[in-house]
Amino acid sequence: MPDSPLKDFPVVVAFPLHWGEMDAFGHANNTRTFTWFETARITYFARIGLTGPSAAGNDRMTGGGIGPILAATNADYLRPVLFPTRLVAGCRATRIGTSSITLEHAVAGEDDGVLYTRGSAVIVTLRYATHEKIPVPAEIREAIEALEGRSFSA
Ligand SMILES: CC(C)(COP(=O)(O)OP(=O)(O)OC[C@H]1O[C@@H](n2cnc3c(N)ncnc32)[C@H](O)[C@@H]1OP(=O)(O)O)[C@@H](O)C(=O)NCCC(=O)NCCSC(=O)c1cc(O)c2ccccc2c1O
Repeated sequence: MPDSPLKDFPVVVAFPLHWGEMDAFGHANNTRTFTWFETARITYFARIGLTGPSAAGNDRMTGGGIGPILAATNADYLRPVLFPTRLVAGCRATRIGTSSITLEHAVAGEDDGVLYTRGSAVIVTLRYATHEKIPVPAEIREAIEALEGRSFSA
């Protein structure tokens, strides 16, 4: 939808609210939000080619066992999510630091554009073999800038 709160997010994933995601109070349980954020975030990282070094992905851009690791995440719950509905989860980068990438997350109704949840996450680029943080590789910065359609200051 054109006026969706997620219209400026380069990665948006759609999915239904599952019956089993509601808790005893009849709304989606807060913990589900972090899985929805994660689904959008993993999709974003697949798009920029930083999915390794786990067995789930290919370390195809950076080589050398470099991968992302989640340092922080948070959520603001704006409205309760009620069954039945279809949702969209968005992810975009807001900052590229020295060894970190800050992401914005949002979850909205797919059909009505209601914004349910906002949040953020900080991902650190890590050499997994030694658990050392490393500067965000240049090719990852370039991939983010290409996906976002803008440059990020250092
Ligand atoms: C994460 C750590 C490796 C950080 O190590 P260290 O403490 O040495 O780092 P610094 O303190 O120097 O910070 C480096 C860098 O990050 C920024 N930062 C760190 N913490 C925060 C924070 N709380 N808030 C904001 N920013 C933070 C800091 O400002 C620095 O930025 P620069 O740009 O200036 O360099 C270490 O702490 C660690 O190993 N922690 C444990 C991590 C962990 O176990 N996470 C949970 C498992 S990982 C995971 O679940 C996961 C989920 C996903 O959905 C992913 C999706 C996509 C990719 C990866 C995912 C993922 O790993």
